[in-house]
Amino acid sequence: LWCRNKSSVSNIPPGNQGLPFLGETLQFMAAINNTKGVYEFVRARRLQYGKCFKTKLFGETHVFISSTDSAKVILNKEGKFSKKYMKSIAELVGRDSLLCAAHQHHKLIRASLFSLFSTHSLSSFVQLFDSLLLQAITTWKSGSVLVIQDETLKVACKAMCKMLISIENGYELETMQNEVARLGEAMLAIPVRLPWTRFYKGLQARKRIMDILEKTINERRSGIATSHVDFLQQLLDNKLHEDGVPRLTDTEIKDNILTMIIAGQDTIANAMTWMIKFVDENPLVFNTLMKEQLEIEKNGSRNSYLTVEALNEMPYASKVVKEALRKASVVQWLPRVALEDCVIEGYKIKKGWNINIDARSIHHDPTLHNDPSVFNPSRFPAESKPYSFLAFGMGGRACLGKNMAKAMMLVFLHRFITNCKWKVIDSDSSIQKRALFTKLKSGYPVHLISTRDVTT
Ligand code: HEM
Repeated sequence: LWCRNKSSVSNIPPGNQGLPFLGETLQFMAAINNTKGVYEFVRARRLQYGKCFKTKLFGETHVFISSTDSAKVILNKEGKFSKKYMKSIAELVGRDSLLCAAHQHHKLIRASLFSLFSTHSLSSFVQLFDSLLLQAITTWKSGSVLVIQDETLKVACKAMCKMLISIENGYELETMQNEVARLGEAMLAIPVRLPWTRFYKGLQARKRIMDILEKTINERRSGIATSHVDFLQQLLDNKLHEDGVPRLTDTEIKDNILTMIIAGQDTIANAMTWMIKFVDENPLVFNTLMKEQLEIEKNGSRNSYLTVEALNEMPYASKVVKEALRKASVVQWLPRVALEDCVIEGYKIKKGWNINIDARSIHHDPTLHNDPSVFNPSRFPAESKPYSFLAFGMGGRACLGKNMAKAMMLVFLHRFITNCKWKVIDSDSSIQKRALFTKLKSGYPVHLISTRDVTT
């Protein structure tokens, strides 16, 4: 009886409530540990029940919604739908992270962080990322095997750590990357604090990162480390405070630097890896892209770093980036919680229920995108219906780093296809188990046939 679909009687969303208390947690955990990826859990129920269905995970009710009209309402009514992550994620990123902060608190933190993502910092960041990528390319040897996921993660980690806290030392960078990886692995773990659990190891990694950040802050305050131009220093100087934006506490600063380190690494590395896979599998796209990118090179990128202006001269590459983000849907759903009883898609939703906007399903909806399984960058801008592209979310909680992310993807695309010739070793599309973001299990290894000398 527990498992029966009760939608017809009470007009609540259809779905399987599963076992008492556990609900469908076991099925969800099985999907997390499967190479089809955790989204398979959602996809199967979306097919069975339609655009709005209900399930029970970790003792809580979760509703998944894949309609653009509902997405618009939910993502814009922050007073009615607040952001909410699973307990494990919330504990790992910290209570003061803007990812988890409730409405008013979130507004204050976002106001402080927003200024860090100015046009000026985007320009400096593009140059920084380009220089780090070119450095990396000089170490890639013809004839060797390159795992795209690993290489993009290393460069993204370097770029983020330099921009946020000016870490440049190789050992410190590696430590940070390893700790962030451990933390990432714990994100979808059952929140049990026993020493051998993934969750516990993630918490330990968080503690070590917090210690590094605390030490850095203390050194700067005591004058041991000076003259840094990075996000951390801007938050410590807090010029915004003079304009009436409240000063962030040290805990808020630490939680949010950590949040940005996490937010800007795996997501971007995964997105770049999928992008290269899609481009590689579509020779027509590759040829059109190459033509455009060789023009950019002719205009000077061979001997100088890329600029935001140069990136703006890449209309086709920009569509490739957008299409890769749509098709890969690295962040698969956007989690919210209903702050009051309401009606969505004609169904009663109770206060306290988790509402997940199913971005992946929206990105693959044939009524919004023609032949959604086809990688077709030219579908844009014609297929830009409102709320049909949610790779970075929308509204007051949309991704703060989206311009940075798009710029990194363009820089990577340009340098990779103009400097390297490669042959794919493993084109398998299986998904990495236990990954929070959609990630290729193989990491996408390629055999480098040749790399050009880079002269900038
Ligand atoms: C391809 C790469 C990226 C993707 C796909 C991505 C996607 C997203 C998504 C879907 C959200 C949540 C939106 C919501 O729940 O409504 C988000 C939030 C966020 N992202 Fe990104 N992101 C990427 C890269 C970055 C980068 C490079 C940064 C820079 C540090 C960044 C910083 C953030 C922050 C700070 C938030 C929280 C915003 C808030 O809650 O106000 N992201 N991102």
